[in-house]
Amino acid sequence: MSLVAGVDSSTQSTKVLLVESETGEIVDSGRASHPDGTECPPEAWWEALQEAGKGLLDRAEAVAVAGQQHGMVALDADDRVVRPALLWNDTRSAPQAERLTAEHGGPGAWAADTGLVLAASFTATKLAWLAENEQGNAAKTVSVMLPHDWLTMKLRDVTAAEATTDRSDASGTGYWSPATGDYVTDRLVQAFGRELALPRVAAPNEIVGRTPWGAAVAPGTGDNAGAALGLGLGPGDVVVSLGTSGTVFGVSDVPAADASGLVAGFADATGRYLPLVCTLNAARVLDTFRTLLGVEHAEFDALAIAAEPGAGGLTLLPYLDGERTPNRPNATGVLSGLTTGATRADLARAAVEGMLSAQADGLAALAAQGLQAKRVLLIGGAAASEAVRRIAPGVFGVDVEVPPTAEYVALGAAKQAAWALSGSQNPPQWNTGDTARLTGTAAANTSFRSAVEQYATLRDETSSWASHQ
Ligand SMILES: Nc1ncnc2c1ncn2[C@@H]1O[C@H](COP(=O)(O)OP(=O)(O)O)[C@@H](O)[C@H]1O
Ligand SMILES: O=C(CO)[C@@H](O)[C@H](O)COP(=O)(O)O
Repeated sequence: MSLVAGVDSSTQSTKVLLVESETGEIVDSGRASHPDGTECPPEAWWEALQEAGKGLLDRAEAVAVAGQQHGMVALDADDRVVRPALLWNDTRSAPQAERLTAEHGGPGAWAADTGLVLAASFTATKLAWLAENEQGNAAKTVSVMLPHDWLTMKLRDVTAAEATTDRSDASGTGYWSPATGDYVTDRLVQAFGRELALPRVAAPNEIVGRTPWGAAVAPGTGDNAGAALGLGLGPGDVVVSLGTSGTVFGVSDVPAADASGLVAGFADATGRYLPLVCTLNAARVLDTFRTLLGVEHAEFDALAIAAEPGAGGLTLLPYLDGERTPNRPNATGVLSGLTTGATRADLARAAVEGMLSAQADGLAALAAQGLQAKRVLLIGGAAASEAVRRIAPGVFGVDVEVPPTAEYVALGAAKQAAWALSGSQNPPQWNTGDTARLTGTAAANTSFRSAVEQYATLRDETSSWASHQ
């Protein structure tokens, strides 16, 4: 029996799974937290990986790292980190996103060249921010890579000159084209002012090197592509993942280039494509309201379930940390319809309905790009919430399936490691178990309509607010 390890270095924590490579059976697991904030010294991820992987990594014949996308890891000539990495949810580069879009061809041209319309999340805008705001650090920078690239380089104990990335994470930079499979150097130079050394884009099932203890290292991938691989998505499958980010995505045979910017045209981890909608606000919306109400997860869920659909007229626009889809980097949350009759249960319900309504917008945006969900798979930390499970089918207007609780990003990374080890043309087919089907009945849809309509009205009314530009 050979064992492989999959790592998910996500926003809030590192998770490691040790998996049997033939069957996908999870043998052991570990976890360690990351510091809070929208910038992070990469060394903190490395420490978390070592802590979470203790007693696991050294038992694996192959390992792969999936990571939070887009983060800017800038390195100097000695491969030292120049500054803490700016993460995907750091919105300080919003002015640079706007400027680069306006000065270099507009949204349609960026979408055609890179699959993306620039927003503050993407690496190119962070490089532009660095060049404009930290000239000393920018002058020292000779190479740039993404969180999973840097961790993969550390696992192999090699230099930046030998570093690798994969198609999926390269597709989140704003200077790589999913359509051609090449870096778009002009876009990098427009963002940073000069060229930088970039990691080589490895094939999906390549062995890119070895750890010092001899395990094969696969290229790794972006966390959402990792989840898609872990779940083994088929046609018509759309995932709603509720972690720090809310992501809505499916696998496609053709690249997306959405000039509206709602759908990011990413690549996946198998050689195909991963059209994806990402919100900055998901699980932490519930965390915030749970803390305000002074309750733990189970009590919060009970409150939200006890309230009627529509939360007694309370509506939450959940853009607490600014928003990326729609592109409102400076927005804040808006609670509307507050009266003296409002209850704690209404407040909990409004938080769940608002957070899920933002994901329903993502389902509509994907459908507009031709990816109509035949079934929705709910994963991520907040998919454990009973309230989310009960309310999601009504808000989404479709049946929702919940796969057995598991770390699907780390499982996808493990599957990639097993694939690289096997030398096969296709990834292994692992059975992830039966999904639980949550039904959105017609009756539920009728009673949920007011919540969905209230949300759409609030979203549209606030779009002209100066504070939401
Ligand atoms: N039972 C639950 N109900 C609601 N949210 C939960 C529950 N369990 C965990 N979470 C939330 O899930 C989030 C972590 O999810 P995860 O997918 O690991 O995030 P990330 O990938 O962004 O690090 C945290 O915000 C946590 O509070
Ligand atoms: O920016 C995106 C996708 O474009 C995010 O999905 C990040 O990849 C972070 O993921 P989580 O840590 O929230 O899972």
